[in-house]
Amino acid sequence: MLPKIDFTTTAAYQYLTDHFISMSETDLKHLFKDDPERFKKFSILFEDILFDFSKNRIDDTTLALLVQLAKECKLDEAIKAMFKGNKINQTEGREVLHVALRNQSNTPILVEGKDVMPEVNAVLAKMERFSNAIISGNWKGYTGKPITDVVNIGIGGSDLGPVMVTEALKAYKTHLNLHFVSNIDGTHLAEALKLINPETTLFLVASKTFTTQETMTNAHSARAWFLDSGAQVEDIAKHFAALSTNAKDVAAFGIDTENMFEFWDWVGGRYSLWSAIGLSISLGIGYANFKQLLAGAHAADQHFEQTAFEENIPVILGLLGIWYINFFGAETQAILPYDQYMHRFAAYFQQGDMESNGKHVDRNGKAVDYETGPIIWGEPGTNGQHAFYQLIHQGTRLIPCDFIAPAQSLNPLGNHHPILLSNFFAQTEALMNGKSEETVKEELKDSGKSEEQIAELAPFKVFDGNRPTNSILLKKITPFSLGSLIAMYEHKIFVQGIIWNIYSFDQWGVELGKQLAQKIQPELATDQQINSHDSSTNGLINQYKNWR
Ligand SMILES: O=P(O)(O)OC[C@H]1O[C@](O)(CO)[C@@H](O)[C@@H]1O
Repeated sequence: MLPKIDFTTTAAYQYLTDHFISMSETDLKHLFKDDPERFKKFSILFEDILFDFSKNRIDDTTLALLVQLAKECKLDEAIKAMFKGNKINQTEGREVLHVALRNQSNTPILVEGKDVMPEVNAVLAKMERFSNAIISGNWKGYTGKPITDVVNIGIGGSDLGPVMVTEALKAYKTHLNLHFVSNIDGTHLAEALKLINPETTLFLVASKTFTTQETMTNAHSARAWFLDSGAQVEDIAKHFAALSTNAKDVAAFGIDTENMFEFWDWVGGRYSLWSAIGLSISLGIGYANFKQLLAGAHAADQHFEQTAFEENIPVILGLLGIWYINFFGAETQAILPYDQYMHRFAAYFQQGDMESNGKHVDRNGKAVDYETGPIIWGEPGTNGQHAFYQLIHQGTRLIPCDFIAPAQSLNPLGNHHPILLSNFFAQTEALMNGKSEETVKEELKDSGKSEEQIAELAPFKVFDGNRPTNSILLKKITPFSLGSLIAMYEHKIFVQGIIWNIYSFDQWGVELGKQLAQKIQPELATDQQINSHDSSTNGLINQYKNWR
């Protein structure tokens, strides 16, 4: 059971409300001028990750009050409840134990009195054996050729994590070519099939439930394509594996349960890349690197579980979000990795964060009267700079941004990396300091503009600044450091969910659209005009029927 506290009724919330009035007037530039120790005070070094949160609109009092808020909301109790294996996903009656999947200390974690670690370790050992057999070429396809291509068929949490990680760690790639098919749009599978040879391809059907319409439709089409190419039903065993919790439906699909990699109900889909769902990662970067990813996440888990809130990176990340969302009224959070390999990082946490905390009913079953989960978005730097940074710098909205960059490039090409990083450093400085009217006018004068032109142009060139950012500087993107970073963002989501008094581990909001699609699907089977919906939906369906 999780505590059920309305955070807006806490003493800390009331203090923060008063404190916000003075802080909303305070300029970050001045906070830095007034306190030479600010960077030292508001930054944390964890392993090879430097988390600098000094460019936020906070002072000592803000941090102390936010920590008090976390304490009043009993965050410590909630963290213990998760790590202990309590059923904190109450609306689904499940434990939340992705931390067990990467529990490299191997300390027992009990689910209903039974230690889950032996099962976790057994699946990991099976993944290791399988990965080694495929990568080494010992595993042969039905015509005796080694596997060259792996197609992961899954969606949501059974796709986004493996895609993001295998892209982020592409520099550690094995010889296997990875393909990911998620969308029900036939184009996705059709394009993947153009690139592969059935004799040398392994399909991973990745689905926790093994009932998801998109995944099962894609998997059946892939199976039909495989059999159409001349393979026999008995050859499926060499070319299809399943990553699932549902052994019965895996067998019914025709996949040998020997080729099934199991995980459990206590692994949420969007937290499952650490489980058997990570098999494509293990194949794509090798099992030893996959293990490093788990080790990095475990180190972050220990940091989260054991560190005082004032020094706890996920806790501070979460509290800063609360500060901006519930006091400053920020609606979105940008995640901006200055690393091309991390180009799917923001997309991954769109599901991670928005499916977890996009909730409007609290743990008492009552509608909340405060904002919850932010809209997560972002693209890699410097592409974003040439697209949407205009709005971050000079728009009317406050957009807290996380800037992420590795100090060492995995492709040290000429002077590319120093240029990239100079942009990384410059952006947070620019967002904080802005550019005053006075400076703008001086610059215009120096460029030879007339007094009239200066007066006309100046307002457009002023930057207010005072825009908050976090900087996360990693020594290098390694499986270990990436594992830590992902786990920290996962725990940040947890922290916010606890404070907002919502359930972060269910996702009822995705059901309604699925149900309606099931109803509409048979209506599309005939050419008959439809009038069972509202006039808009009827009109769209009927026009579709006219045009198809
Ligand atoms: O792994 P499954 O069961 O196919 O589910 C895929 C995805 O569908 C959802 O249940 C809802 O879209 C996600 O939470 C999940 O990651």
